[in-house]
Amino acid sequence: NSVVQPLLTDLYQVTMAYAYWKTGKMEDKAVFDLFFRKNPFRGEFAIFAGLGECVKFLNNFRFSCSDIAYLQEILPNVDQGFWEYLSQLDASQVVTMSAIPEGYVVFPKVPLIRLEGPLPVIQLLETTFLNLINYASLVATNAARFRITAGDGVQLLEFGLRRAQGPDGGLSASKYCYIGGFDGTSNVLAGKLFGIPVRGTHAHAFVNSFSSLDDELQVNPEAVLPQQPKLSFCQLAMSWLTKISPILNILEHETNKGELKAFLAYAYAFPRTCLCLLDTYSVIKLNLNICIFPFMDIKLGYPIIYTLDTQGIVVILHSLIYFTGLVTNCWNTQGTTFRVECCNGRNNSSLNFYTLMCYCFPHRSGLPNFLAVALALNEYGYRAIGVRLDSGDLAYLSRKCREAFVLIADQFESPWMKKFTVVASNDINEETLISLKEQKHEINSFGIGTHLVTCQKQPALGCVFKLVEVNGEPRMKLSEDVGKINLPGKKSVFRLYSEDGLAILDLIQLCSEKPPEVGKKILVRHPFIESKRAYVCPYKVELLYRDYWGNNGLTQSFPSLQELKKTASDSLKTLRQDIKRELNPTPYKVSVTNEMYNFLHELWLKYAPIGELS
Ligand SMILES: Nc1ncnc2c1ncn2[C@@H]1O[C@H](COP(=O)(O)OP(=O)(O)OP(=O)(O)O)[C@@H](O)[C@H]1O
Ligand SMILES: O=P(O)(O)OC[C@H]1O[C@H](OP(=O)(O)OP(=O)(O)O)[C@H](O)[C@@H]1O
Ligand SMILES: O=C(O)c1cccnc1
Ligand SMILES: [Mg+2]
Repeated sequence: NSVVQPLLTDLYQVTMAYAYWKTGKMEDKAVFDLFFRKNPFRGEFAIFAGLGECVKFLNNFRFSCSDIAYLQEILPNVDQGFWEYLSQLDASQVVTMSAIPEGYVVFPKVPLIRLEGPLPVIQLLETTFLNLINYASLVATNAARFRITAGDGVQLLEFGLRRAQGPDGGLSASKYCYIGGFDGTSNVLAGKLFGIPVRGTHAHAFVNSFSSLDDELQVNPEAVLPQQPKLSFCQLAMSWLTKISPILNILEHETNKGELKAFLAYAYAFPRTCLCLLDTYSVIKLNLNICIFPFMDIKLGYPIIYTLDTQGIVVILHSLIYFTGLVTNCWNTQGTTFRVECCNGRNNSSLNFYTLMCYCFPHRSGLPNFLAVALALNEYGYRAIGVRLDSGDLAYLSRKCREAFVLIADQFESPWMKKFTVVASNDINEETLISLKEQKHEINSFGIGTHLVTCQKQPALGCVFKLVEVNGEPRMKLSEDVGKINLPGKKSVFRLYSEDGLAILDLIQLCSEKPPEVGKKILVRHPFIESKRAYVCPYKVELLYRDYWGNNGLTQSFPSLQELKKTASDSLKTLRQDIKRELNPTPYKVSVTNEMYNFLHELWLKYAPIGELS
């Protein structure tokens, strides 16, 4: 990413670097920790992401001549020697970096990255590192939460590019949502750059662009067919529509023929992967109960006519009042309710009424149109894929679609139709996913954009970058708020596991301490609350840090996106279910050793001034 370069930083990093240089601190050996203090999304875990980009940044960390020229322009009173120092800076010789592997589940206060090197150099890395880690980890965590909520049985597609925070936000979202548990993206550039599977359907504009049915499409059969269809593709679809209409309880003429043409055109272009967006006009017909309200509309002097749709929602059909003939007709049935859904010519008066309704609201029924096209396509040897729903009650409509698939499949001995994919989109968030599950949806794939990529529930992860040691001396930033105090010194982190493979806790200790041992009981402590302590006898001990950058640059090859995705999924499996649940999750324990506890508290007392009360 060409935007990631040394000047992608805050000015104060450069001014501090100069002041360090000017005061002879450029060889001071510093240790910095990068960590966050609070889990995002009211959850109890995060997924660590963005590390690979930090490594790339270190690899390319050099101020160019034009960078130096620009800095000279904005900082005119700086000594020439500093610019010479900056222009020969290179992270490869002087910086070392240890970190938790990218994709791991991580927790507050645990240093995710530990950087060591000359004070001004590490200082110059702060903003860029935070920028690379914060959004990546936040959006990967968001994706992981959507995955946990949706379950493993559904496909999750990231549809967020159009709503993302600029081009880089969009690309990063696609990349890190994939690591966090999404199956694919609609973002074509992300597919090209990162090898993420790209997927997509079609938009409402495509349906809207067709207004009538003509008969121009000649589909080439998939294989040599035993019997070539006698009708054209459009005629076939129309004949199927005639056959399925009574089964679906609709009138053939009430489906929108522009929409039918759009589906035919899409099927013609993609006979093997035809997936149609059903809700441009209406997914299924309204199951109408037409009533004449026993009141006159005072202004117009006509009765008010209303309908109840299948969900019991009252739709007032004001437009009907203009059909005087109709109103006269129904005036006689004033106050009564009559169903017109099964009116296939059997009841003339209600048929007139209903036909007129169709005239008022003629654009219905994406579902019958799709089924007609799928059945026509089948006659050429192709199987359609399914449908997308992008508005309305997604649980209800998905169930209705599935019912119709099964009904038609049984009727025409086409069992493959039962398995049509239902894709749902439209402003979906974690809560919607939970609710849809409770409502027993029949959705196979969710297309999720806005809430996922903008992380609407929490738009930033508060990773910070703190100095913890200079020339072997621990450093500590104090705060009134205990949660904001950072753990001083150069530290190691171990993850302790129980016999069932689940993580028990993360243990932070000083690098000088002996690592915990398998099968050996150790005392672990809450870093700040004295009374909170426990003994643990780990079944497995994992040193969380790996060396990513040594004195000669990169120390190991970096995993592929696919591997990072697997790491995240495996790491999440080591977390207890109650830690991952959406509502009131249990906090995961982050502990310190007894030695670390004493070290921290002695230093705390040393740094905290004793006040005087008067
Ligand atoms: N069964 C359901 N349970 C809970 N939430 C749902 C369900 N179906 C859809 N939703 C969500 O409800 C919201 C409906 O949005 P909105 O009110 O804009 O409806 P819409 O169908 O898009 O309407 P319009 O067609 O007017 O745009 C969306 O966020 C959608 O994800
Ligand atoms: O709702 P989100 O979670 O952000 O998911 C992405 C949305 O983007 C598209 O809508 P848009 O109205 O932009 O275009 P469309 O014509 O394809 O629906 C799509 O239909 C989704 O509704
Ligand atoms: O392919 C789709 O259906 C899609 C892609 C991006 C946004 N909304 C929908
Ligand atoms: Mg939409």
